[in-house]
Amino acid sequence: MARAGGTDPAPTGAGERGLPPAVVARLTVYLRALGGFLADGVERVSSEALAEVSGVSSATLRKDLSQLGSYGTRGVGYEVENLRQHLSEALGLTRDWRVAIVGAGNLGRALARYGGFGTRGFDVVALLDTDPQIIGNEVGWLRVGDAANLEAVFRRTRTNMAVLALPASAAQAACDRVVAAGVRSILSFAPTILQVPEGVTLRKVDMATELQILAYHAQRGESGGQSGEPAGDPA
Ligand SMILES: NC(=O)c1ccc[n+]([C@@H]2O[C@H](COP(=O)([O-])OP(=O)(O)OC[C@H]3O[C@@H](n4cnc5c(N)ncnc54)[C@H](O)[C@@H]3O)[C@@H](O)[C@H]2O)c1
Repeated sequence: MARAGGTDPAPTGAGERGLPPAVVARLTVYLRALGGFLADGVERVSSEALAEVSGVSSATLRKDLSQLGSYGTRGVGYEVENLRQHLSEALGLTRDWRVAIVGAGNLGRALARYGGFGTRGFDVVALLDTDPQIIGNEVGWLRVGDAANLEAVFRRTRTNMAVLALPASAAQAACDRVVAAGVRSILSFAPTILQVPEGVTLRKVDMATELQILAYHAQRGESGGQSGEPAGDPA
């Protein structure tokens, strides 16, 4: 049984062992920055310019990108579209991700209404709940389905990623059903530790913990670094 109680990402990306979590987090930042360059019609970018908009040092950027293979040319920089494609592949974003949200309360509904996932390659295909008052309601362009039919809905929608936005007390049972339905990538907002079998990646989002970390750095009067470039962790 793998256990996921914290916010530590599982290794992802190229290579047998995957990239270190901090590198994966920074790759997502580079990817967003490259999207900005492309939108501005920029075809080539220097490591300094890309590092600057990403909020990291150019040495860190070059080290990160070298882990994916060397794509920069000295004096010429990186081809924006090429690098963006390569990062997308390394991050698994060229796959078709079909996301179901389990729990259509305040959080689940807000997530389902958010339009930004689709543009990043994540289609929200289902929203499920157990409450008869909520089942059948329209949220954005989705209609809330009955969580009792989770397996059938996942099959029909070809769900391959699930978000748990339900109470802690219901989370493990729902997680088990999601796993039994064949989903291998789960993001949980439930404030509890969940068990998943080997081969399933579970990430937990815990805003309260993040706020506590911020408070810790604030009371020490220091910068805790940006997400993706943790202070004192150049990995
Ligand atoms: N991690 C974070 O940063 C963060 C932030 C906000 C909320 N949360 C957590 O996210 C969860 C959802 O928060 P909320 O404010 O939307 O709560 P909510 O009470 O508004 O919604 C929870 C929904 O889950 C449904 N539900 C219960 N059991 C279910 C099951 N087995 N299958 C499907 N649906 C089920 C309920 O009917 C309800 O509609 C809570 O556990 C909350 O503590 C986490």
